[in-house]
Amino acid sequence: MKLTAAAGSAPWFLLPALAALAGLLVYLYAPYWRVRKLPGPPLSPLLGHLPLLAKHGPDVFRLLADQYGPIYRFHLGRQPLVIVADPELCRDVGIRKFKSVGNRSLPSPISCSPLHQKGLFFTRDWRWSAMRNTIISLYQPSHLANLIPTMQSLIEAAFLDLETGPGGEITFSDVSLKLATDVIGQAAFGVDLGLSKGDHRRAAPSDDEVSAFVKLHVFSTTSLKMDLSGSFSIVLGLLAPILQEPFRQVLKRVPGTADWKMERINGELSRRIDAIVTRRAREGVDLPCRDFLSAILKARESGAAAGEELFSPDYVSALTYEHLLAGSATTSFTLSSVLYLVAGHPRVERRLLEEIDAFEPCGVVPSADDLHRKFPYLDQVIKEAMRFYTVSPLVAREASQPVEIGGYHLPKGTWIWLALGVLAKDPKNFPEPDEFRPERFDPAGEEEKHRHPYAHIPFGIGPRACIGQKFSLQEIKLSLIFLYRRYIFRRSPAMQSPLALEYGIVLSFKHGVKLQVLKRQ
Ligand code: HEM
Repeated sequence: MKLTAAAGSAPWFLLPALAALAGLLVYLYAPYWRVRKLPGPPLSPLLGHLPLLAKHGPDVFRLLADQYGPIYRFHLGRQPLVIVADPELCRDVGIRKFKSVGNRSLPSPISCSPLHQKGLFFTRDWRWSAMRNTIISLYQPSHLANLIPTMQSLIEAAFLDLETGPGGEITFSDVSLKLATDVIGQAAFGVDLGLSKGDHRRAAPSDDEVSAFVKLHVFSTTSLKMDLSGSFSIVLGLLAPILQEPFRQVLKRVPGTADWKMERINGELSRRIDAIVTRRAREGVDLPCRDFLSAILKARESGAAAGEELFSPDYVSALTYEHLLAGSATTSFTLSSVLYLVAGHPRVERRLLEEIDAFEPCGVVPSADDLHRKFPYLDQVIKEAMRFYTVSPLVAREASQPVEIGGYHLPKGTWIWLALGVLAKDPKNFPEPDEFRPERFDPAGEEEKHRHPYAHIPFGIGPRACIGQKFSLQEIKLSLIFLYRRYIFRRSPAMQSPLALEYGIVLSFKHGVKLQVLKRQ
């Protein structure tokens, strides 16, 4: 009798729980109803395909493209996300339909960091175009050519006497990160960080200050994970964006949590950058603008009200800091990949050395024109290394109005990510994609002639493409010419093969790139 009563009452007892579960599922999956017509892996409970992303990193998009084709949906928390893995569709998103897909999606790691949000990368609509139009002049060829002596002197300081450890080895990725940070420190802030070599060249600030600043920067950058290893509020934000901010507000007050740590570090970083910006604003701006910060401060002064509104102090700090963020890890990763790949391919190394040796004697620094015209094979090597290891494997955009891509109608608010890393390994455009073969970029070769013009886009595409492309290529070429005039490199036996990669906001080498350094006669 009792049993019957209990069994009879069970459904009533469970009803509210079932209703709550149904509500939760509807809340989580309703946004997907609008992109249901796209192919894609089956919807999966709660975390969606995030565990897959955590396990495979951006390779997961290659596996899924093989299965579902050039455009498919991916289940990232509550956010409808569409992956585009085809050059023609990338042209659609990046160029033809730019007006509808011109903004970036804001991944939840960034949405809790104003310092990262207010740079050019994540600003939107009119503010983005006004900012970009103002600062683009700094990336014109004439300005970049003026930076050659500065870049060259920092390169010399970093690479002239490469200090090696036991067995003549260095962790080159560390050395190149210091160099790239120094170059940006000088070009963006006009500050000599002096990380590459001793402190004799550094004017200000003190050793401890600089290394503390860079440690903060590295922590802040590497905490912006795209997988499940970020803070609790970040993971929650993927599931229920509405809850991310309230939870972050609570957790940032709880010592020991990742949110607490990030809040402190980002606050400290902002304070230090604000201090540099305030000092420079007080000093006044002289012409010609020697660095990025003076150019923005100048635009603020001359642009009267509009300039002041556009470049309020928080935006100036974010824009300046963004250079350090966008320009250091990417450039250093590319330099390290070239050295690593060339070290494993003696034929490529021979051809490269021949080209570099045929240029003027060792002491002659190449001009901007030399860099542009006299090193065609070096260009091919860099392109191929950037294809082989695509440092920015995903470009994140968002539909600001309904848009049709690849025959599918995507509603406003859909995230649309261009999978550059997938394009780079597509055998249709790059036969035998896992072979390192710089000649595939020879302009006279058949492969280059038949390739889709947007198959290789490591710097992105369209009006929103990387603003620092020429800046970083200039630094990379100067560095490689300097290095190969003096050294050759061999892979350290202590290094794993293939290299393990880590996926933060860009790719990095999990255990660094270790090389043996051999001096050339
Ligand atoms: C090898 C080096 C680099 C690579 C591979 C790289 C790659 C990229 C990519 C893929 C994007 C997104 C483009 C798109 O949405 O279509 C981007 C944007 C950007 N990059 Fe780079 N980048 C590099 C170096 C630099 C440097 C040195 C700087 C600064 C000095 C820089 C500053 C920026 C900025 C500010 C944006 C945002 C542009 C906008 O939204 O208007 N990057 N970069």
